[in-house]
Amino acid sequence: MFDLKKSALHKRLSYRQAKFTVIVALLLGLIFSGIQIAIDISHSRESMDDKVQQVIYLVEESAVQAAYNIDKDLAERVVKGLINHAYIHFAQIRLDDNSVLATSDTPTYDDSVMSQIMEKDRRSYAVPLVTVFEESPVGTLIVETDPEALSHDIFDRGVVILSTGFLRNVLLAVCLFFVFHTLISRPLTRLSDSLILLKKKHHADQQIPRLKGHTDDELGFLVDSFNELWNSRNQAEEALRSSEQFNRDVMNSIGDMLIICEADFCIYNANHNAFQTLGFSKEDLVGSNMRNLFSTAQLPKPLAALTSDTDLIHEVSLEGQLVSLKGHLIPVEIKARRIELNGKTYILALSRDISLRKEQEARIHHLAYFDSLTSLPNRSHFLDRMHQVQSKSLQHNMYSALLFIDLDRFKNINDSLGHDVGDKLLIVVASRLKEMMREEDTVARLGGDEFVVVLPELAEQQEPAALSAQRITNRILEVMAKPFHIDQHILHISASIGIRLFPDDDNDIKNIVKQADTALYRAKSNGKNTFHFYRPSMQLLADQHLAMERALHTALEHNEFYLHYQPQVDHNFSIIGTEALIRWQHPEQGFVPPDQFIGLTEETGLIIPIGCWVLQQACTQLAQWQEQKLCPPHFRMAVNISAKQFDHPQFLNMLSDVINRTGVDPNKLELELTESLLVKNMDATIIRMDAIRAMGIALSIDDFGTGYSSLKYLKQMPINQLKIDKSFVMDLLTDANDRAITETIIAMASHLQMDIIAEGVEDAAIMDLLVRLGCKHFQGYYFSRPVSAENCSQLLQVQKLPLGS
Ligand SMILES: Nc1nc2c(ncn2[C@@H]2O[C@H](COP(=O)(O)O[C@H]3[C@@H](O)[C@H](n4cnc5c(=O)[nH]c(N)nc54)O[C@@H]3COP(=O)(O)O)[C@@H](O)[C@H]2O)c(=O)[nH]1
Repeated sequence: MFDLKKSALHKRLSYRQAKFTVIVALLLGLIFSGIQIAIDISHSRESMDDKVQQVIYLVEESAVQAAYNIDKDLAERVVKGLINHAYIHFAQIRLDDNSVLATSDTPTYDDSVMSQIMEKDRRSYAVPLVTVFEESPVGTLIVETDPEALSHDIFDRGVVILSTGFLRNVLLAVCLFFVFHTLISRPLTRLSDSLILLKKKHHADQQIPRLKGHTDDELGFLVDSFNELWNSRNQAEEALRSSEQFNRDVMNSIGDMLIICEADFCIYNANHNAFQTLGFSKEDLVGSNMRNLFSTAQLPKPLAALTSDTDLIHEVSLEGQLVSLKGHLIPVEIKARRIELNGKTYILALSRDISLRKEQEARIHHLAYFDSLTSLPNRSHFLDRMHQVQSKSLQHNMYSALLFIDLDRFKNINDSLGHDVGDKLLIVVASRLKEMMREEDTVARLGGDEFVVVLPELAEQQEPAALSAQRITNRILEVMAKPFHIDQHILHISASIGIRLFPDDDNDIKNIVKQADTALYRAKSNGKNTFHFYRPSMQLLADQHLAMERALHTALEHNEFYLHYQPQVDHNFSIIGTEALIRWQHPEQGFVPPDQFIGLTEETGLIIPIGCWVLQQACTQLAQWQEQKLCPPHFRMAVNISAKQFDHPQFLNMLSDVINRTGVDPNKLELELTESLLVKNMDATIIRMDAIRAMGIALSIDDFGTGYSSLKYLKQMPINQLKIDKSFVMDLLTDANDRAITETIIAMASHLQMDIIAEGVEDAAIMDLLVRLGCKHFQGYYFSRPVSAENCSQLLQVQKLPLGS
């Protein structure tokens, strides 16, 4: 800041004023002195002429006498007398014959500038000397003036004029400096000090004191004017402050959150309520972007449109969710408007916390759409859901199912143990049902002990959809048959279920529900703890399924299973292994392909004993071939292991038990696992796989390409071989996608240093192409169908399949 006291002398106003005055005075002094000297020169010239004339007049008489009398002495005295005069440097008296009577002079050569200037003032006077007796002159007096004398005079006077002028100006400057300093600079310094003090203290009541001796002059006027200005400024500031405070009070008294943003939604200010509700401090909130307050971390479109669509939208209303500092979601109703202020765009967003309203709405919605006892969807909700599922099923050409469930003996429990126990039982039933269903399924309570389950989009075909519905129904029956512990009671109930698949020819929701209820009635009358399909064809299928399930339970005991072996070959048709494949000879139905019963054995858990039997059987056969020396050096027996088997806690024990009991070389055993088995619970799967590999058993991934063929899991797993699924192989020649997938799988296997085998090779052209793509091992009808153990032994004896020879 500028400090008057410390400022250099040459910067001070008084000094600058004095300096200016002196310069001007000097210049003016010079000009006026010059004029004065010029006038002086002119006057001196005139007076020199007069004076010379007077002197000549005084000596003229004597000069006449000297010339008349030819008096040399007198003449000498006259001329000497003349040159004594300051202005005359030459005097001469000549006689009428022009002879010189007397001459006298002084040296005139002077190089001074002044002399040169005055040279033109050199004058010569020739005065005829005339007597009273004669008319003609007796001689001539010649006088020449000396301008140097004049120049000295003028110079001397000029010096005096200039030096006195200079001295006067210096004195004037000093005086002016003091005068200006006293009258202007010093009071101004005091004024400035007062201003600085005022600025520092900034007391509204304080004023600049009047300057002593300057109350009535311009400085006094300046102080008064300043004080007036200061007062009005303070009043304006005070008014502004109280207006701002008023605005703040108004902002803070607003019960909603007010957030003011700039055009880019950078928060400019907010009210107390906004800070309090959101939990942010002013420092955190102001300057941050409003988008960060939304749960989506994005501005809702209508809000963003306020600044992007400036011509059309000035005001918007919307609902959204803000996130507090603690991460709580606050449902809000936002009214925002764009305003222009001082050429800038601002957004005023008033957000009202509508948590309470939303809760009430949710409560009302819950009351309207949910059962108050079990919190399951109620009848209205269920009917809504049915409409949705039906329209989607029609759209996607899929079958869905409605299960109508009624608890058996519920009335007895209610009547004997009271409604309280009955209600508690219903709550547990609801939670058991809910727990076992998928996210997309709907479990609802229609009232009393009536529950419904909607199973959307089960399958494209009616039969698989019916089988899925039946599978889920069986699970529900199982779960309902488990005892319920309510208070001190252990309750045994069961359920009856009516099943209606939809959509079909009658798509009226009311009718579908009625028909599911009819099916339920049938199930009840069939003896409870059972289910019934509304359509007889579906019921027939379910009955067959049930019959198969029952038959499977006894198939193992009755030795109805046997194994077939399908050879696996290399590109020379040499046998490198076989795959053991189960076959079922049903006493009444005859041969049942594994596709039709393996799924059921997995659902019912029968796969555990059946899978164990397959492994035992395959290993016994392998041991026999080993003993008969029919196995080529790298021969392997592949056995299919389902996910349920692999996950069974006793699987590893069972595996080593079988190997020990049969005495097979574990290096000649290969387990085929399905791809889907690998992705669930990867860590546990890898541990189990490592244990199997540690026994020397090889692992092959069956049906590869149909599941989640991700490099990520393959890299981590100890897998020996990938088996390309036959669905890709069979259409390899005609389907570009299948070819691309096959190529990728072969490349992936080679990258991971795994063997690759293609199954489903049905002709030479496919094999040729596979060989060209880099596949080395093959399985398929082109080489051999699955054959009995006896036939396979014969093939092993020749080691090569007849086809290749
Ligand atoms: N968990 C167990 N699963 C088993 C067991 N035995 C069989 N299965 C699985 O059942 C599915 C059907 O098997 P299957 O009817 O035996 O069919 C196999 C072959 O016959 C058939 N295949 C072989 N080559 C060809 C061919 O060139 N064309 C053609 N259309 N089919 C052919 O492929 C089946 C072998 O498949 P994969 O096991 O994937 O190698 C089947 O999924 C079996 O896995 C068992 O004991 N346990």
